[in-house]
Amino acid sequence: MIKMRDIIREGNHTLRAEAKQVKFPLSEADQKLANDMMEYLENSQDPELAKKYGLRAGVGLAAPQVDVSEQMAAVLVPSENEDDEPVFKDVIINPVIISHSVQPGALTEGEGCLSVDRDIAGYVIRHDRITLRYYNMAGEEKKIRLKNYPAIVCQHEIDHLHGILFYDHINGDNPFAADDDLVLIS
Ligand SMILES: O=CN(O)C[C@@H](CC1CCCC1)C(=O)N1NCCC[C@H]1C(=O)Nc1ccccn1
Ligand code: NI
Repeated sequence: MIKMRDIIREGNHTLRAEAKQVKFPLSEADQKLANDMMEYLENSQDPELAKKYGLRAGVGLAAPQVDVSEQMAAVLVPSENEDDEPVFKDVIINPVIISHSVQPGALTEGEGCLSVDRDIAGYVIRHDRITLRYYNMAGEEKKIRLKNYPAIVCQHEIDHLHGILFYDHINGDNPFAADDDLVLIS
């Protein structure tokens, strides 16, 4: 199972590298990696398991964060009501944002990252809505539209595949600068 010690932190060059496209059919190693990353998210969102294994709860995990420079990320966005199905759950492979809203969106609380051991305040300016094309573990092409929180999460993960970290999107002069059409997502 993936533990915090397996997650690389700032300073490791893999975090700033352009990850390679994944070939299909998935190798045994890539299948294991995809399953292990999703398992991490599930474990980390279970308070007892998170405590038992010392896991930081996460809604996404990209392969470069476990030092594998490939275009693959697990996403598990839970619903508000824990009894319901997750809002979005899949392993996104070779993802591409094929269109997006002009309107920007940002999490009201800012963002963090399991690979960044410090708090960096400010609005992380992203697209409020995206159309995402990706391949799932079976190699099936998916084309989905996401908005608000799930859209933000997927953009955070896709950034990791291109060596981009959340704070790259924070306005250096005024971290909380917001033009009037910025959608603040809580
Ligand atoms: O690349 C992937 N990462 O770095 C894990 C990040 C991804 C999210 C950050 C902002 C958008 C995507 C992550 O999940 N977090 N960031 C650091 C600590 C908090 C944690 C988090 O938001 N946890 C959470 C939220 C809701 C429900 C359950 N858990
Ligand atoms: Ni991250």
